[in-house]
Amino acid sequence: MSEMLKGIAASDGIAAAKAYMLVQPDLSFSESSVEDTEAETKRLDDAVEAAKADLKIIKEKAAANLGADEAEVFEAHLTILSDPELLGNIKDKIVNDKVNAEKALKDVTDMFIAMFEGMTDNAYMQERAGDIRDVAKRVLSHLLGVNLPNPALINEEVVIVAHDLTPSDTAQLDRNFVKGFITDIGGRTSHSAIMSRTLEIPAIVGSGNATSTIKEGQTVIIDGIEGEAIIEPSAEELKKYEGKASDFAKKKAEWEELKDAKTVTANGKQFILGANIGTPKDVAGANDNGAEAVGLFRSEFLYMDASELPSEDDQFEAYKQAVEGMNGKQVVVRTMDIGGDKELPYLPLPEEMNPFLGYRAIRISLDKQDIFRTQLRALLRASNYGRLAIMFPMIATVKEFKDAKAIFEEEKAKFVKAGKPVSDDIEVGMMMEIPAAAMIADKLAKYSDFFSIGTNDLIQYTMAADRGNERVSYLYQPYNPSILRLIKNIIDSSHAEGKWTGMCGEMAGDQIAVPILAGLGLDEFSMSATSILKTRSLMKKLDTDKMKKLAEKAVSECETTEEVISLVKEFTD
Ligand SMILES: C=C(OP(=O)(O)O)C(=O)O
Ligand SMILES: [Mg+2]
Repeated sequence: MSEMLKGIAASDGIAAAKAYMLVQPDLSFSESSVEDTEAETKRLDDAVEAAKADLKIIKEKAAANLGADEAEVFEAHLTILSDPELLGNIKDKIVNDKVNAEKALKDVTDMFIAMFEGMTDNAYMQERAGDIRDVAKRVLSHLLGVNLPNPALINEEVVIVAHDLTPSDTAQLDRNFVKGFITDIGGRTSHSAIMSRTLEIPAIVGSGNATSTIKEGQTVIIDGIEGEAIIEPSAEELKKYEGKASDFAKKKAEWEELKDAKTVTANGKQFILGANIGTPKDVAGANDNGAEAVGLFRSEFLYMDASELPSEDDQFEAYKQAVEGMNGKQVVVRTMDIGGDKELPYLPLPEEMNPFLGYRAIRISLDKQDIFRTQLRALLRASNYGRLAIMFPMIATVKEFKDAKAIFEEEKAKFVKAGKPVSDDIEVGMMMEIPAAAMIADKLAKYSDFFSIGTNDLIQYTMAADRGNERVSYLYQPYNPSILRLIKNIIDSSHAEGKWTGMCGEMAGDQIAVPILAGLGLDEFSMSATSILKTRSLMKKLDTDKMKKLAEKAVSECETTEEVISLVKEFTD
């Protein structure tokens, strides 16, 4: 009998494959004394060799899929496994204390980890502690004969089942083998869900209990359109979903025809549809999906993909590649938005009760100005290679915007003074993702060249409902009149000052929201690249005069989300 699991639809598409459990195995062991220390030393050597063999494969895969930089960490792990001091210490312990290899490995590696972690003024050595921990875990798994899951080692088609996936786990998924994924926790706008859309991997998040329900090797269908997973489907169910997958492929082929078309409504009004990207590598996907701009370059992914703060040169190369790749179309780079669910291992931030309400984004940039200024200099240099715009994340007050803009102007003035080339038409705008800012949009519009509405955060802060928590996902309501009123205020305020407003939150590609947003006069819609063509196709059918009436009614008359949804259906059917 098949079984169905329901979750939140995170990325369109249908997939069926064997389950690959990306869950940490139990690595507990008991300490024992050994008589035959020679045999125990040999067990250790065998486990070390097996761990090295894993790492060599992972390193090659990482180099091929992600690039040489990302592969370096595994080279470091291999070096640790060949370190005579470390291995010598473990073996001495086996021989002298007559303990099993597991215990000797743990004692010795714990000692090295504590020593490196104690070097609080040396970030490099502190990171090595993490490497030793990883390596010890891998050797221990071989000693215990259990499998350590590693997405890089997957060499057949699978559906990944995990409690949660971090953005960096998601970045490592190889699309050739990973056909879909399902997680226990998370919401539609958590960053792993956003990345699944960029990678075009059908996904379900927030299913509650996928890891305890699904077993390794079971066949699982992922319906990323409805947010449903079928475990061990019958032949009939498989056939039904094959049909659904082929209908989806047909629709995609129809949308494909709009790739080079402009975005024009039925009554001839034009809009800009942009793509959200995380790295310059995503520019190819943006162009393939007919993006007319990059409305959001989440620059923090450059920081998250590195093992230390990226240098000015490294950042310059990345921004230059993005603006050049977009061939004169605008690229809006958002300055570093670390914090919330995006962490930097090499920039430890204090533990906070409420990280989403804490020290993050522009708050860090204004505090640690050396990091901010390095980023701004890289952006100023890249401005010479295309149409670059900059925006600041998480602006709450006029003062924050003015302070950030002043730092930008200072850095720019230094370029001009030194005779270094820099574009003189860089637009400097801000994310609108904090309700306080949305309420004083009229004031902010005097200073900001444009607004980009970050609904992923704006909704969570307005409704006081964590964007990544499936238990409160019923409150995460993009069409709630409260949200629509804030959006209207933002758009109207920008237009009153002759400025433009875009939206780079996931709501911009939401097919129910698009008619309302078009009616509210949103100028630019920026979304996961894979949503662009279906949105262009939808826009072709809309009449903005009619959508204006829809928007007015939704904002002023509707009381609930459900009423707004019915109204949209009534106006678009
Ligand atoms: C686009 C947004 O930024 P992020 O999802 O990176 O927080 C947003 O908050 O809507
Ligand atoms: Mg945000």
